[in-house]
Amino acid sequence: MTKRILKVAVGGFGAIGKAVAAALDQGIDGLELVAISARDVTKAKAHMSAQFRRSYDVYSLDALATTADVVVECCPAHLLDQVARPTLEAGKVVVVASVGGLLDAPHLKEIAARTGGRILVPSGALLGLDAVQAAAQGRIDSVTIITRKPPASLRGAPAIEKLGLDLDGLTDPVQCFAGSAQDAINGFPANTNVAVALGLAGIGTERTRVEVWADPTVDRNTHSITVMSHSANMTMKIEGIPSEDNPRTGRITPLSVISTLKRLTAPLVIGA
Ligand SMILES: NC(=O)C1=CN([C@@H]2O[C@H](COP(=O)(O)OP(=O)(O)OC[C@H]3O[C@@H](n4cnc5c(N)ncnc54)[C@H](O)[C@@H]3O)[C@@H](O)[C@H]2O)C=CC1
Ligand SMILES: O=C([O-])CC(=O)C(=O)O
Repeated sequence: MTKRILKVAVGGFGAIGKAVAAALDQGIDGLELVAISARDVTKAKAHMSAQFRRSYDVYSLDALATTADVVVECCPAHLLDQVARPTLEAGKVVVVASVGGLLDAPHLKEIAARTGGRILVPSGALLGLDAVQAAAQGRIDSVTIITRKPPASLRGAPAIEKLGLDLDGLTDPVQCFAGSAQDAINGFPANTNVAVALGLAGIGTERTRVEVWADPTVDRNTHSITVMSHSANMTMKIEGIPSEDNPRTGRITPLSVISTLKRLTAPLVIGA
């Protein structure tokens, strides 16, 4: 019997999309890149012809599901629906990077439940979601995530604009937010997807406590998590190196997406 090859499309060709597509282009057993989506098609084609082994078709976000079994969403969060809805309506798999966007789109889960489609949320820039989900099968008392980012990684966040914070002039850490993961994502849509993923894995985004710090003393996107639960207490910390393409996004995020894709066809799955 021959092994099934899953066709993969990548929706968004930025820090995450380019790295995921590049890995697929290099060749991953059981997976085949069939298409990408990009805002600037000419630039994307030039990038593929300079850096990739071959060039791939460029589709609009809403058409990716017509050509693939699995669609990776890695575009700005407000476009999540354009990628995810047609994929799920077709009963296919969407891998979501813009986790925060899921909070405004409860219909996506309903579509998936009706069609047999699946929404997969990789750990992204975070760690420990497996253990938090295990603990959530019992009682979790509290979940806290403290995010410290180099000021440049917070540039453009609506909450920073609202505070009128001069990120370039910081010499000491400044707390920019304290509240729930549900509220954090509105102020930091490109910085607190991890907090939403943690909330979805554990006790929900309303009860997951979040602090965001602009911290000129760190050069990594640092997330410290504390979980108190009936089964285990957890303290976890990840120091992600910002990617070259987009300092808001850590280098580990596309690697996490690739790991999620590999698990779809792997004969042995660890940490499920
Ligand atoms: N789950 C996690 O741990 C993390 C999630 N993220 C989220 O993942 C998403 C992607 O992140 P990055 O790749 O770093 O962002 P990015 O900004 O580097 O890339 C997004 C790409 O989408 C493209 N795009 C915009 N409009 C488009 C359209 N209409 N059609 C096709 N492409 C379009 C942009 O041109 C850009 O190249 C963001 O929502 C980000 O907040 C980022 C980091 C960690
Ligand atoms: O890369 C990171 O540190 C996490 C991030 O941007 C997000 O969760 O949106």
